[in-house]
Order: sequence, then C-alpha cells, then structure tokens
Amino acid sequence: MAEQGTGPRVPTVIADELHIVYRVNGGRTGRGSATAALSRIMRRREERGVRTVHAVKGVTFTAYRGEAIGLIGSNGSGKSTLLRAIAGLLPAERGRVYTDGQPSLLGVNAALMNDLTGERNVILGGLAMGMSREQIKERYQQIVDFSGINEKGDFITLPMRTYSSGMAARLRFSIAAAKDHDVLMIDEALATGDRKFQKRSEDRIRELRKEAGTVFLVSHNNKSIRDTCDRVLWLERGELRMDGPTDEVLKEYEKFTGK
Ligand SMILES: Nc1ncnc2c1ncn2[C@@H]1O[C@H](COP(=O)(O)OP(=O)(O)OP(=O)(O)O)[C@@H](O)[C@H]1O
Repeated sequence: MAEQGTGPRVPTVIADELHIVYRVNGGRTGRGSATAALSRIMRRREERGVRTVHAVKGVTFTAYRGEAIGLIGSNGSGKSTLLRAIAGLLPAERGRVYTDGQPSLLGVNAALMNDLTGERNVILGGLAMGMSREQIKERYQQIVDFSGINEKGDFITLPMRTYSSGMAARLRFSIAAAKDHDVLMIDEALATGDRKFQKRSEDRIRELRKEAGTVFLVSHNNKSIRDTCDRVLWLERGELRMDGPTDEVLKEYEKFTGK
C-alpha cells in the first residue's frame, strides 16, 4: 500500500460486491465452419434470445489516494470491464461503485479521431478531459515533447491514421498524462510504447501518484506492474482472486501462469 505520510487515508474508488453482465442480442455469427453451422442449427432456439456474459463477479475493494494499483489476470478475466465500470461506462448488474470525482479511463481505444492531425487530437483530447483551450495551449508543447512523436520528423501535423499503433498509444498517453487526475485508469497503454517511452510513462505515473491521485494500470507486462504499482488486484474469470502488495500477488500469479 502507498505510504501517504501523515493523515488518514482517503478512499477514491470503492467497489462493493460488484457484478457486471454483458447482454448480447442473438449472438449468432452468420459465418463459420460447417461444425459451427451444425451446432447453430441444433441450438437455434436458445440463440434467438439474449445471451449473457457475466464478466465481473462480486468484486469488492477500496482504492486510496496515492496508490498505484495494477490489474492483472488472464485474457478475458474482466480487467477492462472492471475499469469501464469504474469509469461509469457500464452499469452494475448488482453491487455498487463509488468514486471520488470523475475517473478518467485511458484505453488503447480512447476516442481520438484518426482523420485529424495529432495536433488537432491534442486539442480534442484535452477538451474531452475538461481542460480549457488556454490550459491546452499552455501544455501543448509539453504533450508533444512527452509523446516523442516529433522525434523522427514533423508527424504531429499529419493525420493520426499515418501513425504506427505505438505512436498513437504514446500520443494518447501523453494527452491523458498532461492533466492531474483524481483517478486515472490506464488500459495497456504502456505495452505498445518502446522501452524508452515506457520508462518515461512509468515516471509520470509515479508523479501522478505523488500529486495525490490514484492510478490503475492494466498490463500483461509484470515488469511494468512491478516498476509502477505498490498494490495489485488479480482477476480470474471475473472474480477477485487476490488483492495485496505487488510482490506477493505477482509471486502467486507467476506460479499460476507457470512463469
Ligand atoms: N462488449 C462486450 N460484449 C459481450 N461480452 C464482452 C464484451 N466485452 C468483453 N466481454 C466479455 O467479458 C469478459 C471479460 O472481458 P474483458 O475485456 O474485461 O477481459 P480482460 O481481462 O480485459 O481481457 P484481456 O486481457 O484479453 O484484455 C470476456 O469473457 C469477454 O468475452
């Protein structure tokens, strides 16, 4: 847990017995192998209805100001779903999420516009985060420098669709990191950057924590989690399997994954 100096610990996110269920209409694929088609015919009655995916099952935890919390677990274990629920983008089926302020979710799919230039996207992203035009103007150069987008030429004036996935992820992270957040949630953003950029982002995450926010980081990179987080939540099949100090949880997780 984070060392918070003096004073009581301030909760920023509370998940209380949280359940998230997706509902998928029909769920028929329309295409696929002959076996898939056959099993579709056999199951067609059930498939006409709504199918459900119970992605988060009874998760309970409290996050405090100043903590950087890693979210780990196998593919499909519910990490992104949990973050989306904390951000208020998905309704709870049962249970509740309480947050202090509006959490910002920075995902690899964060909504920037591919046809706009990097420059315009910095403005768009800044406005979307609630910054004023003046604040964006003030921090514009800092955002571009942090992203390193212009290190290999004047890319910031080109449309984002011309960026590699790593470059786009760097710009998204840089925009989000320019603001001080009460609760910042980062979904795999660091995984796509190169090592030098990862280092820079990790330093910025540490700074954001010092500025008294809470940071959540979803990553399959145990090193990133180790270098950045002091606490880890491990989800498996939608259930919270472990919640504790990074070293303890990663030790068990590495046993589980056989690393
Ligand atoms: N929009 C959706 N509609 C229906 N089911 C979904 C949707 N998004 C995710 N799921 C399902 O919810 C479960 C949890 O998915 P989620 O994306 O939260 O996992 P994750 O731990 O972030 O996975 P990964 O590590 O692969 O990114 C999975 O079974 C997935 O198939």
